[in-house]
Amino acid sequence: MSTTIPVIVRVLASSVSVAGKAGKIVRDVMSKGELGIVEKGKDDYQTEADRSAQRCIIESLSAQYPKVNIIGEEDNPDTEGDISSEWLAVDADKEILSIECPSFLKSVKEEDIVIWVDPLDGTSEYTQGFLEHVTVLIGISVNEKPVAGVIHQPYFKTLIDGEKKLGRTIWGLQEVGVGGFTAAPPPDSLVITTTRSHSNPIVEKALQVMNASQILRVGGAGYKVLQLLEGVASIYVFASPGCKKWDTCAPEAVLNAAGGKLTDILGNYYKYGASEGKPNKTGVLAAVNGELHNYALTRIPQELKDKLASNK
Ligand SMILES: Nc1ncnc2c1ncn2[C@@H]1O[C@H](COP(=O)(O)O)[C@@H](OP(=O)(O)O)[C@H]1O
Ligand SMILES: [Mg+2]
Ligand SMILES: [Mg+2]
Ligand SMILES: [Mg+2]
Repeated sequence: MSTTIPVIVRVLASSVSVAGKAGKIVRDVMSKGELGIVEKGKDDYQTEADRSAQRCIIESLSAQYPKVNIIGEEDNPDTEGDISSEWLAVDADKEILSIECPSFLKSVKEEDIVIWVDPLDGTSEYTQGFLEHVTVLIGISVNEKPVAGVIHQPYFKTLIDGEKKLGRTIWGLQEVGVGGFTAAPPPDSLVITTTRSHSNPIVEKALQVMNASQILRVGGAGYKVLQLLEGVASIYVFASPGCKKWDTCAPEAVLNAAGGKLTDILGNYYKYGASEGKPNKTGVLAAVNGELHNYALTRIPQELKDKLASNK
């Protein structure tokens, strides 16, 4: 591979390839039927698919980019023994490699990059059979900001020449744009997307004040941001500390590249440096454009914002 291609573009191209491989692992674990569920905490599970997909992504990327700081959701992916060489992805997506790198990212070095990996976003939904909600998330940050990201959907179905194909990979790069799907404008009426499996009274209060025509309850931060990008929903509201940096880094990067905005419930951006705390303590507020984001921000009562801010 030519070393004249800037490292950020190579890392994104490798992430697109490895996300597809991780998606295959997610499907394979499900079809074998032994999920190996471990309870990490309240309403917080890990399966064999989370563990294996994380190993595939982190070992593949760190073999190619040893100086990049890679942080994954799962603490104890089975670290014993070598992983199957079948799982090591060393290829890079050709289409991404041909992208013209934005000038402000051309001189980024490996050691300037922090990658946040969520090997399986929407684990609750995965275990309950809502498979289209499941995504693999690889978020690439530089100087604490999410500049590129990959959202892979292992169970997305397409028909190619009459043949069913599973899986699609959406990507975004700041100042370049997005790919892997067809973007659509937001719906005419106000449709909000939110958690399906992690609600609580404050989350519900923040939804009530939106004056929405419809509230969609689906799994995963990745899937909810895809709904924004594809014109299914207008705003993603989650007034709770449950999401972590690996949940929002890739979705935020892709949404930004498409002209959207993701912040906490107070309207502040999260920082994605390696030393940042993992929890997104002040919730998630995302919209497909700044105007809708601002609408939601102004509707959330100060009292509710103060309550979330007291978690900090
Ligand atoms: N109260 C909570 N406890 C643990 N994880 C939470 C949580 N609220 C949200 N999350 C995590 O945030 C992601 C999006 O949540 P949701 O689907 O509810 O919108 C999920 O990621 P994972 O499935 O990768 O763990 C989920 O586990
Ligand atoms: Mg999890
Ligand atoms: Mg997640
Ligand atoms: Mg996860």
